[in-house]
Amino acid sequence: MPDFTATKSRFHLPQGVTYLDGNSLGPLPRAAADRMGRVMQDEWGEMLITGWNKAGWMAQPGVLGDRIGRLIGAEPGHVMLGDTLSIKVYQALAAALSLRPGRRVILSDTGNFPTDLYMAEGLIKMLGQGHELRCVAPEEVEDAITEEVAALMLTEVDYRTGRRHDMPHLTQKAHAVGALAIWDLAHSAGAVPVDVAGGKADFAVGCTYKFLNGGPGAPAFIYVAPRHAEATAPALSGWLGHAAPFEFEQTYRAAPGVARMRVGTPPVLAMASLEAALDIWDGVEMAQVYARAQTLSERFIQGIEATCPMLTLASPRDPDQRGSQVSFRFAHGYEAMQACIAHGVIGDFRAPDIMRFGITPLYLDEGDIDRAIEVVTKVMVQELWDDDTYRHRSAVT
Ligand SMILES: Cc1ncc(COP(=O)(O)O)c(C=O)c1O
Ligand SMILES: Nc1c(O)cccc1C(=O)C[C@H](N)C(=O)O
Repeated sequence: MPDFTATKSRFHLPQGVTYLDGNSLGPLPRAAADRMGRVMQDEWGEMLITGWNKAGWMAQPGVLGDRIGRLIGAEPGHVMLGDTLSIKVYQALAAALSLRPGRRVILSDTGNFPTDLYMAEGLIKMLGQGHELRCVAPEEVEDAITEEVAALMLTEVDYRTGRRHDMPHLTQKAHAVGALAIWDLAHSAGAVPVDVAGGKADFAVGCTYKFLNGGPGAPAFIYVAPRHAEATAPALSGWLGHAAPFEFEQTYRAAPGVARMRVGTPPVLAMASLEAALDIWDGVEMAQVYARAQTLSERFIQGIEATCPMLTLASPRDPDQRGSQVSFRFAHGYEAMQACIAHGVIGDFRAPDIMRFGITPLYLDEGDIDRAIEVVTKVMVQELWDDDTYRHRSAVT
């Protein structure tokens, strides 16, 4: 079992705050500021443009991609970092559609995160070939996998409820009808054990600012299965995905393998902070993190259900069906979450009525869970949320 006291000590956690929102933005790794400072001063400051070679900036998207690859069960050399997750969704979907030219349906579910669906809508318009985005309820996905489907595009762990799809099973169903499977691992990477290679995912994408703790705006990642690596036509044919970027050729030639999913200049400073965050994952096995998350989640659910009958569990009761978050429904969830935050417990709210709590064992322990139960109970039982201060909605929730 990893030493979770040691991993916790590697994060800066503000005094008086219990942080259960690492499923949206992970906290600051203590080493990140120093690492970023060193990249700024010793590399950018001293090396100037030679840093691209001398400090290895240009290779970082693949190097860090492999470190993330270990956490999602990818074969080495098949994960690339860069851009935002929305962009990576677009690239993966465009690649999948180009591999299934005779089919017109993109199958997703109504629980998917909106940007994935918006990117699909935009791509469909851009292609102008009559594709259809078909969204069904999460539990109806399996039956909706038909021979019309070109690409199954799902987020493994539902951002609102934490419900987890059976990735290998649905992927196998997709393959059985000749479709490809794209998995958004935003709420899986660093949260649950994932095996993209074993589960035969065709494409996978994810972000690094949630459970991986890379920092706000940290770059996204994309996995392309080795069997597709040389066959995918990049929709975003940027110069750094070219086979020979510094030949400055007139026309595009795709780089070998997943390198063709690079687009433009990598975010060197953001990668420095992500690198410090990934150091904490070294030697940590996902199965152990998930087992610990299940223990902490059970403790949280039991504690809240014992004291807060007005909250209804929105996450699956079976721990194996959940990601690494626990959600409850409450009609005044927004105000209640604001009141929890004002009393030192940070979770978040997702419309229309979900109070969401991220369970992140790298820096949360039983004491944090018990304190969160205590504060949520106080807010709910004493109806502290019923106060005008908590009704004003912020732009970002
Ligand atoms: C499943 C999922 N996909 C995509 C995104 C967003 O992607 P981006 O990093 O482009 O903002 C999120 C969260 O913001 C998400 O939860
Ligand atoms: N990416 C975010 C952002 O830029 C601002 C605020 C929140 C986010 C999030 O990550 C939201 C998150 N995907 C969610 O599950 O709700």
